[in-house]
Amino acid sequence: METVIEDVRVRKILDSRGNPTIEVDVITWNGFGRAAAPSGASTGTREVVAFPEGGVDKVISELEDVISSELIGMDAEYLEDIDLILKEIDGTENLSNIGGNTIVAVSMAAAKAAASSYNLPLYKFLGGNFATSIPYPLGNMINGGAHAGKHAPDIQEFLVIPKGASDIQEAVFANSKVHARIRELIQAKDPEFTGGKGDEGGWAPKISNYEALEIQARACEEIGDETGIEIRPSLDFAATELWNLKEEKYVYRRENIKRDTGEQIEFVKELIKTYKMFFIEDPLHESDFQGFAQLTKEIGDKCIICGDDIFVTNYKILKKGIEMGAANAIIIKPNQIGTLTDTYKTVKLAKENNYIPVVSHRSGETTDETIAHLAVAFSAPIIKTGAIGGERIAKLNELIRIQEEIPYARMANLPER
Ligand SMILES: O=C(O)[C@@H](CO)OP(=O)(O)O
Ligand SMILES: [Mg+2]
Repeated sequence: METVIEDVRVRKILDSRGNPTIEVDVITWNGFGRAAAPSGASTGTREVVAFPEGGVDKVISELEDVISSELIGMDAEYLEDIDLILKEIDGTENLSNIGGNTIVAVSMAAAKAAASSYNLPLYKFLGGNFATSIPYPLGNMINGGAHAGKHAPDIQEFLVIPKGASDIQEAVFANSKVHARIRELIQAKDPEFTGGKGDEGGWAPKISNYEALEIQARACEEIGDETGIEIRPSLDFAATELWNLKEEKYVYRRENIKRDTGEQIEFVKELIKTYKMFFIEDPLHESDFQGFAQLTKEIGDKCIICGDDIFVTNYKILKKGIEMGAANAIIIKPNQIGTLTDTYKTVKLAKENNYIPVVSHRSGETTDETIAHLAVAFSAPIIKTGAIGGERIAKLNELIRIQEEIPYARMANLPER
Protein backbone atom coordinates (compact mmCIF):
# COMPACT_ATOMS: atom_id res chain seq x y z
CA MET A 1 0.00 0.00 0.00
CA GLU A 2 2.73 2.47 1.02
CA THR A 3 4.50 1.94 -2.28
CA VAL A 4 1.59 2.34 -4.68
CA ILE A 5 2.27 5.07 -7.22
CA GLU A 6 -0.18 7.95 -7.03
CA ASP A 7 1.39 10.43 -9.39
CA VAL A 8 4.25 10.91 -11.85
CA ARG A 9 5.46 14.38 -12.79
CA VAL A 10 7.88 15.18 -15.56
CA ARG A 11 9.67 18.49 -16.06
CA LYS A 12 12.37 20.07 -18.19
CA ILE A 13 15.44 21.22 -16.25
CA LEU A 14 18.96 22.41 -17.05
CA ASP A 15 21.98 20.16 -17.22
CA SER A 16 25.53 21.29 -16.51
CA ARG A 17 26.16 22.19 -20.16
CA GLY A 18 23.06 24.37 -20.21
CA ASN A 19 21.11 21.85 -22.29
CA PRO A 20 17.62 20.69 -21.42
CA THR A 21 17.18 17.38 -19.66
CA ILE A 22 14.41 15.61 -17.86
CA GLU A 23 13.55 15.38 -14.18
CA VAL A 24 10.88 13.03 -12.88
CA ASP A 25 9.01 12.92 -9.56
CA VAL A 26 7.29 9.73 -8.53
CA ILE A 27 4.84 10.08 -5.67
CA THR A 28 3.60 7.08 -3.73
CA TRP A 29 1.06 6.87 -0.98
CA ASN A 30 3.81 7.21 1.59
CA GLY A 31 6.88 8.38 -0.29
CA PHE A 32 8.53 10.52 -2.92
CA GLY A 33 11.37 9.97 -5.37
CA ARG A 34 13.06 12.44 -7.72
CA ALA A 35 15.67 11.71 -10.38
CA ALA A 36 17.14 13.44 -13.42
CA ALA A 37 18.87 12.06 -16.50
CA PRO A 38 22.44 13.03 -17.45
CA SER A 39 23.80 13.13 -21.00
CA GLY A 40 27.03 12.20 -22.75
CA ALA A 41 29.18 14.00 -25.32
CA SER A 42 31.38 11.06 -26.27
CA THR A 43 28.60 8.52 -26.58
CA GLY A 44 28.91 4.92 -27.74
CA THR A 45 26.97 4.10 -30.91
CA ARG A 46 25.26 1.15 -29.19
CA GLU A 47 23.88 3.24 -26.35
CA VAL A 48 20.11 3.59 -26.20
CA VAL A 49 18.78 6.80 -27.79
CA ALA A 50 18.63 9.59 -25.19
CA PHE A 51 15.49 11.39 -26.36
CA PRO A 52 12.95 10.92 -29.14
CA GLU A 53 12.91 13.46 -31.94
CA GLY A 54 11.51 16.66 -30.47
CA GLY A 55 13.54 16.18 -27.28
CA VAL A 56 12.37 16.84 -23.73
CA ASP A 57 9.54 19.08 -24.94
CA LYS A 58 7.98 16.21 -26.85
CA VAL A 59 8.19 13.98 -23.77
CA ILE A 60 6.44 16.58 -21.67
CA SER A 61 3.75 17.55 -24.17
CA GLU A 62 2.95 14.11 -25.58
CA LEU A 63 4.34 11.35 -23.43
CA GLU A 64 3.95 12.44 -19.83
CA ASP A 65 0.29 11.43 -19.73
CA VAL A 66 0.96 8.06 -21.34
CA ILE A 67 3.71 7.25 -18.85
CA SER A 68 1.81 8.42 -15.79
CA SER A 69 -1.44 6.72 -16.75
CA GLU A 70 0.44 3.41 -17.09
CA LEU A 71 2.35 3.78 -13.83
CA ILE A 72 -0.31 5.18 -11.52
CA GLY A 73 -1.65 2.34 -9.43
CA MET A 74 1.48 0.19 -9.92
CA ASP A 75 3.64 -0.78 -6.98
CA ALA A 76 6.92 1.18 -7.04
CA GLU A 77 8.58 -1.61 -5.12
CA TYR A 78 8.35 -3.95 -8.10
CA LEU A 79 11.18 -2.34 -9.99
CA GLU A 80 11.38 -5.02 -12.65
CA ASP A 81 7.67 -4.65 -13.48
CA ILE A 82 8.00 -0.90 -13.73
CA ASP A 83 11.02 -1.19 -16.00
CA LEU A 84 9.25 -3.75 -18.14
CA ILE A 85 6.22 -1.48 -18.56
CA LEU A 86 8.49 1.44 -19.50
CA LYS A 87 10.16 -0.69 -22.16
CA GLU A 88 6.77 -1.84 -23.39
CA ILE A 89 5.50 1.72 -23.69
CA ASP A 90 8.56 2.47 -25.78
CA GLY A 91 8.38 -0.70 -27.84
CA THR A 92 11.80 -0.42 -29.51
CA GLU A 93 15.10 -2.15 -28.80
CA ASN A 94 17.05 1.13 -28.58
CA LEU A 95 14.34 2.99 -26.62
CA SER A 96 14.03 5.62 -29.34
CA ASN A 97 10.29 6.19 -28.96
CA ILE A 98 10.18 7.73 -25.51
CA GLY A 99 13.94 7.95 -24.99
CA GLY A 100 16.39 6.14 -22.74
CA ASN A 101 16.83 9.30 -20.71
CA THR A 102 13.10 9.51 -20.06
CA ILE A 103 13.04 5.88 -19.01
CA VAL A 104 16.11 6.09 -16.78
CA ALA A 105 14.75 9.12 -14.93
CA VAL A 106 11.40 7.38 -14.28
CA SER A 107 13.12 4.11 -13.35
CA MET A 108 15.42 5.79 -10.82
CA ALA A 109 12.68 8.06 -9.42
CA ALA A 110 10.39 5.04 -8.91
CA ALA A 111 13.15 3.18 -7.02
CA LYS A 112 13.77 6.25 -4.86
CA ALA A 113 10.04 6.58 -4.19
CA ALA A 114 9.85 2.93 -3.11
CA ALA A 115 12.86 3.43 -0.82
CA SER A 116 11.36 6.58 0.65
CA SER A 117 8.03 4.81 1.22
CA TYR A 118 9.91 2.54 3.62
CA ASN A 119 11.89 5.41 5.03
CA LEU A 120 15.09 3.96 3.66
CA PRO A 121 17.88 5.61 1.70
CA LEU A 122 18.18 4.21 -1.84
CA TYR A 123 21.52 2.44 -1.25
CA LYS A 124 19.99 0.48 1.62
CA PHE A 125 16.73 -0.29 -0.17
CA LEU A 126 18.66 -1.71 -3.13
CA GLY A 127 21.75 -3.07 -1.42
CA GLY A 128 20.50 -4.15 2.01
CA ASN A 129 22.43 -4.20 5.25
CA PHE A 130 25.57 -5.73 3.82
CA ALA A 131 26.16 -2.83 1.44
CA THR A 132 28.78 -1.23 3.66
CA SER A 133 31.66 -0.51 1.33
CA ILE A 134 32.33 2.99 0.07
CA PRO A 135 33.75 3.35 -3.46
CA TYR A 136 37.00 5.16 -4.20
CA PRO A 137 36.42 8.35 -6.19
CA LEU A 138 38.16 8.52 -9.56
CA GLY A 139 38.42 12.28 -10.04
CA ASN A 140 38.80 14.20 -13.28
CA MET A 141 41.76 16.61 -13.31
CA ILE A 142 42.47 17.64 -16.91
CA ASN A 143 39.90 17.56 -19.73
CA GLY A 144 40.69 17.07 -23.39
CA GLY A 145 39.10 15.60 -26.51
CA ALA A 146 35.32 16.03 -26.81
CA HIS A 147 35.12 17.58 -23.33
CA ALA A 148 37.38 20.58 -23.98
CA GLY A 149 38.50 23.10 -26.63
CA LYS A 150 40.68 22.22 -29.59
CA HIS A 151 44.01 23.25 -28.05
CA ALA A 152 43.53 20.96 -25.06
CA PRO A 153 45.10 17.46 -25.08
CA ASP A 154 43.64 14.71 -27.30
CA ILE A 155 43.22 12.27 -24.44
CA GLN A 156 39.78 12.97 -23.02
CA GLU A 157 40.32 12.55 -19.29
CA PHE A 158 43.34 12.72 -16.99
CA LEU A 159 42.07 11.17 -13.77
CA VAL A 160 43.45 10.33 -10.34
CA ILE A 161 42.46 7.86 -7.65
CA PRO A 162 43.50 8.27 -4.00
CA LYS A 163 43.92 4.55 -3.47
CA GLY A 164 45.59 4.96 -0.09
CA ALA A 165 42.77 6.99 1.47
CA SER A 166 41.24 5.47 4.57
CA ASP A 167 37.82 7.09 4.26
CA ILE A 168 35.76 8.97 1.72
CA GLN A 169 36.43 12.39 3.20
CA GLU A 170 40.17 11.86 3.02
CA ALA A 171 39.70 10.57 -0.52
CA VAL A 172 37.68 13.46 -1.95
CA PHE A 173 39.90 16.08 -0.34
CA ALA A 174 43.02 14.37 -1.65
CA ASN A 175 41.49 14.63 -5.13
CA SER A 176 40.60 18.29 -4.68
CA LYS A 177 44.17 19.01 -3.55
CA VAL A 178 45.58 17.34 -6.65
CA HIS A 179 43.15 19.36 -8.75
CA ALA A 180 44.38 22.62 -7.19
CA ARG A 181 48.06 21.62 -7.54
CA ILE A 182 47.54 20.78 -11.19
CA ARG A 183 46.29 24.30 -11.81
CA GLU A 184 49.50 25.69 -10.30
CA LEU A 185 51.62 23.40 -12.43
CA ILE A 186 49.72 24.36 -15.59
CA GLN A 187 50.07 28.03 -14.71
CA ALA A 188 53.83 27.58 -14.28
CA LYS A 189 54.02 26.14 -17.80
CA ASP A 190 51.60 28.62 -19.36
CA PRO A 191 51.42 31.97 -17.53
CA GLU A 192 48.52 32.95 -19.77
CA PHE A 193 46.32 30.09 -18.56
CA THR A 194 43.01 31.60 -17.50
CA GLY A 195 41.79 28.72 -15.37
CA GLY A 196 39.37 27.46 -18.00
CA LYS A 197 37.73 24.12 -17.35
CA GLY A 198 36.17 21.40 -19.50
CA ASP A 199 32.76 19.75 -19.20
CA GLU A 200 33.61 17.70 -16.15
CA GLY A 201 35.41 20.36 -14.13
CA GLY A 202 38.92 19.29 -15.06
CA TRP A 203 41.27 22.01 -16.32
CA ALA A 204 41.29 22.60 -20.08
CA PRO A 205 44.79 23.92 -20.75
CA LYS A 206 46.65 24.57 -23.96
CA ILE A 207 49.23 21.84 -23.43
CA SER A 208 50.28 18.63 -25.15
CA ASN A 209 49.36 15.11 -24.06
CA TYR A 210 52.85 14.53 -22.69
CA GLU A 211 52.89 17.82 -20.78
CA ALA A 212 49.54 16.88 -19.24
CA LEU A 213 50.85 13.42 -18.32
CA GLU A 214 53.93 14.92 -16.66
CA ILE A 215 51.85 17.42 -14.70
CA GLN A 216 49.39 14.75 -13.65
CA ALA A 217 52.17 12.46 -12.42
CA ARG A 218 53.97 15.24 -10.56
CA ALA A 219 50.79 16.43 -8.81
CA CYS A 220 50.00 12.87 -7.68
CA GLU A 221 53.48 12.50 -6.24
CA GLU A 222 53.60 15.88 -4.52
CA ILE A 223 50.15 15.66 -2.94
CA GLY A 224 50.83 12.01 -2.13
CA ASP A 225 53.98 13.04 -0.21
CA GLU A 226 52.23 15.91 1.54
CA THR A 227 49.21 13.90 2.67
CA GLY A 228 50.79 10.47 3.05
CA ILE A 229 48.05 9.04 0.79
CA GLU A 230 49.00 6.98 -2.26
CA ILE A 231 47.44 8.69 -5.29
CA ARG A 232 47.68 7.10 -8.71
CA PRO A 233 47.12 8.54 -12.19
CA SER A 234 44.55 7.09 -14.59
CA LEU A 235 43.22 7.92 -18.06
CA ASP A 236 40.10 7.76 -20.21
CA PHE A 237 41.27 7.79 -23.84
CA ALA A 238 37.70 7.74 -25.19
CA ALA A 239 39.49 6.25 -28.20
CA THR A 240 36.39 5.97 -30.36
CA GLU A 241 36.63 9.75 -30.69
CA LEU A 242 40.25 9.45 -31.91
CA TRP A 243 39.59 6.58 -34.32
CA ASN A 244 39.43 7.38 -38.03
CA LEU A 245 37.61 4.50 -39.65
CA LYS A 246 38.76 5.27 -43.20
CA GLU A 247 42.42 5.49 -42.32
CA GLU A 248 42.12 2.82 -39.62
CA LYS A 249 44.23 5.00 -37.35
CA TYR A 250 43.97 6.82 -34.06
CA VAL A 251 44.44 10.50 -34.84
CA TYR A 252 46.19 12.65 -32.23
CA ARG A 253 45.46 16.07 -33.68
CA ARG A 254 47.28 18.00 -30.99
CA GLU A 255 50.56 16.17 -31.67
CA ASN A 256 49.97 15.57 -35.36
CA ILE A 257 50.52 11.84 -34.90
CA LYS A 258 48.53 8.89 -36.23
CA ARG A 259 48.77 5.45 -34.70
CA ASP A 260 47.51 2.17 -36.11
CA THR A 261 46.07 -0.41 -33.72
CA GLY A 262 49.42 -2.03 -32.97
CA GLU A 263 51.05 1.33 -32.33
CA GLN A 264 48.15 2.44 -30.14
CA ILE A 265 48.49 -0.70 -28.01
CA GLU A 266 52.24 -0.12 -27.64
CA PHE A 267 51.64 3.56 -26.78
CA VAL A 268 49.09 2.67 -24.09
CA LYS A 269 51.41 0.05 -22.61
CA GLU A 270 54.27 2.53 -22.55
CA LEU A 271 52.14 5.08 -20.68
CA ILE A 272 50.98 2.46 -18.18
CA LYS A 273 54.59 1.53 -17.43
CA THR A 274 56.07 5.03 -17.41
CA TYR A 275 53.42 6.65 -15.26
CA LYS A 276 52.28 3.65 -13.20
CA MET A 277 48.73 4.12 -14.40
CA PHE A 278 46.16 2.46 -12.14
CA PHE A 279 43.22 2.51 -14.53
CA ILE A 280 42.82 2.98 -18.28
CA GLU A 281 39.43 3.41 -19.94
CA ASP A 282 38.58 2.95 -23.61
CA PRO A 283 42.18 2.68 -24.86
CA LEU A 284 40.79 1.34 -28.16
CA HIS A 285 37.69 2.14 -30.19
CA GLU A 286 34.28 0.70 -29.39
CA SER A 287 34.35 -2.19 -31.90
CA ASP A 288 37.86 -3.47 -31.23
CA PHE A 289 37.16 -6.40 -28.88
CA GLN A 290 40.28 -8.10 -30.19
CA GLY A 291 42.52 -5.15 -29.32
CA PHE A 292 40.97 -4.89 -25.86
CA ALA A 293 41.61 -8.61 -25.33
CA GLN A 294 45.24 -8.32 -26.43
CA LEU A 295 45.92 -5.34 -24.18
CA THR A 296 44.18 -6.98 -21.21
CA LYS A 297 46.22 -10.14 -21.70
CA GLU A 298 49.49 -8.27 -22.01
CA ILE A 299 49.13 -5.72 -19.21
CA GLY A 300 45.78 -6.26 -17.42
CA ASP A 301 47.60 -7.47 -14.30
CA LYS A 302 49.48 -4.15 -14.01
CA CYS A 303 46.60 -1.79 -14.74
CA ILE A 304 42.80 -1.95 -14.76
CA ILE A 305 41.59 -2.01 -18.37
CA CYS A 306 38.06 -0.62 -18.44
CA GLY A 307 35.46 -0.64 -21.22
CA ASP A 308 32.93 2.17 -21.59
CA ASP A 309 31.82 2.80 -25.19
CA ILE A 310 32.59 -0.82 -26.05
CA PHE A 311 30.08 -2.26 -23.52
CA VAL A 312 27.62 0.64 -23.04
CA THR A 313 26.37 -0.99 -19.79
CA ASN A 314 24.72 -3.67 -21.95
CA TYR A 315 24.93 -7.21 -20.53
CA LYS A 316 24.61 -8.84 -23.94
CA ILE A 317 27.62 -6.91 -25.22
CA LEU A 318 29.50 -7.47 -21.97
CA LYS A 319 28.94 -11.19 -22.42
CA LYS A 320 30.80 -11.08 -25.71
CA GLY A 321 33.61 -9.13 -24.02
CA ILE A 322 33.87 -11.72 -21.26
CA GLU A 323 34.05 -14.55 -23.78
CA MET A 324 36.90 -12.82 -25.57
CA GLY A 325 38.71 -11.58 -22.45
CA ALA A 326 38.28 -7.96 -23.50
CA ALA A 327 38.97 -5.64 -20.51
CA ASN A 328 38.72 -6.48 -16.82
CA ALA A 329 36.45 -3.62 -15.74
CA ILE A 330 33.30 -1.97 -17.04
CA ILE A 331 31.88 1.53 -16.78
CA ILE A 332 28.32 1.50 -15.46
CA LYS A 333 26.15 4.37 -16.69
CA PRO A 334 22.41 3.73 -16.19
CA ASN A 335 21.41 6.02 -19.06
CA GLN A 336 23.46 4.01 -21.55
CA ILE A 337 21.03 1.11 -21.12
CA GLY A 338 17.89 2.85 -19.85
CA THR A 339 16.59 0.99 -16.81
CA LEU A 340 17.81 0.22 -13.33
CA THR A 341 16.93 -3.45 -13.84
CA ASP A 342 19.17 -3.76 -16.88
CA THR A 343 21.89 -1.76 -15.15
CA TYR A 344 21.81 -4.22 -12.28
CA LYS A 345 21.89 -7.21 -14.62
CA THR A 346 25.08 -5.87 -16.18
CA VAL A 347 26.68 -5.23 -12.78
CA LYS A 348 25.80 -8.75 -11.66
CA LEU A 349 27.25 -10.34 -14.79
CA ALA A 350 30.39 -8.23 -14.43
CA LYS A 351 30.94 -9.27 -10.83
CA GLU A 352 30.32 -12.94 -11.51
CA ASN A 353 33.11 -12.77 -14.07
CA ASN A 354 35.55 -10.66 -12.05
CA TYR A 355 35.01 -7.53 -14.10
CA ILE A 356 35.25 -4.48 -11.84
CA PRO A 357 32.09 -2.34 -12.06
CA VAL A 358 32.92 1.38 -12.10
CA VAL A 359 29.77 3.45 -11.59
CA SER A 360 30.05 6.66 -13.60
CA HIS A 361 28.62 10.11 -14.23
CA ARG A 362 28.19 11.58 -17.73
CA SER A 363 29.86 14.73 -19.00
CA GLY A 364 26.50 16.53 -18.93
CA GLU A 365 25.17 16.14 -15.39
CA THR A 366 22.65 17.55 -12.94
CA THR A 367 22.78 17.78 -9.16
CA ASP A 368 21.05 14.40 -9.01
CA GLU A 369 22.96 12.21 -6.53
CA THR A 370 21.50 8.80 -7.44
CA ILE A 371 24.74 7.24 -8.74
CA ALA A 372 26.39 7.68 -5.31
CA HIS A 373 23.67 5.39 -3.91
CA LEU A 374 23.98 2.93 -6.78
CA ALA A 375 27.73 2.61 -6.29
CA VAL A 376 27.24 1.73 -2.62
CA ALA A 377 24.22 -0.53 -3.29
CA PHE A 378 26.16 -2.47 -5.94
CA SER A 379 29.35 -2.54 -3.80
CA ALA A 380 31.24 -1.05 -6.74
CA PRO A 381 34.85 -0.40 -5.68
CA ILE A 382 35.20 2.74 -7.82
CA ILE A 383 32.96 5.70 -8.67
CA LYS A 384 33.90 8.08 -11.46
CA THR A 385 32.22 11.38 -10.84
CA GLY A 386 34.63 14.28 -11.18
CA ALA A 387 36.42 16.14 -8.42
CA ILE A 388 34.88 19.60 -8.22
CA GLY A 389 31.89 21.51 -9.64
CA GLY A 390 28.32 21.59 -8.28
CA GLU A 391 26.99 18.65 -10.29
CA ARG A 392 30.07 16.56 -9.41
CA ILE A 393 30.23 17.34 -5.69
CA ALA A 394 26.51 16.51 -5.41
CA LYS A 395 27.58 12.86 -5.68
CA LEU A 396 30.80 13.15 -3.66
CA ASN A 397 29.16 14.95 -0.75
CA GLU A 398 26.34 12.39 -0.76
CA LEU A 399 28.98 9.67 -0.32
CA ILE A 400 30.29 11.53 2.74
CA ARG A 401 26.75 11.50 4.17
CA ILE A 402 26.28 7.82 3.31
CA GLN A 403 29.55 6.88 5.00
CA GLU A 404 28.40 8.69 8.13
CA GLU A 405 25.10 6.76 8.14
CA ILE A 406 26.54 3.27 7.78
CA PRO A 407 27.76 1.92 11.11
CA TYR A 408 30.36 -0.44 9.63
CA ALA A 409 31.30 1.66 6.62
CA ARG A 410 34.75 0.94 5.18
CA MET A 411 36.47 1.81 1.95
CA ALA A 412 36.04 -0.78 -0.82
CA ASN A 413 38.67 -3.44 -1.52
CA LEU A 414 40.53 -2.10 -4.50
CA PRO A 415 42.21 -4.67 -6.68
CA GLU A 416 46.02 -4.55 -6.48
CA ARG A 417 47.66 -2.95 -9.48
O1 LIG B 1 33.51 9.00 -21.67
C1 LIG B 1 33.08 9.04 -20.51
O2 LIG B 1 33.45 8.21 -19.69
C2 LIG B 1 32.03 10.02 -20.10
C3 LIG B 1 32.07 10.45 -18.68
O3 LIG B 1 33.33 10.81 -18.21
O4 LIG B 1 31.87 11.05 -20.99
P1 LIG B 1 30.46 11.21 -21.75
O5 LIG B 1 29.41 11.35 -20.71
O6 LIG B 1 30.64 12.42 -22.60
O7 LIG B 1 30.27 9.96 -22.55
MG1 LIG C 1 34.57 6.95 -21.03
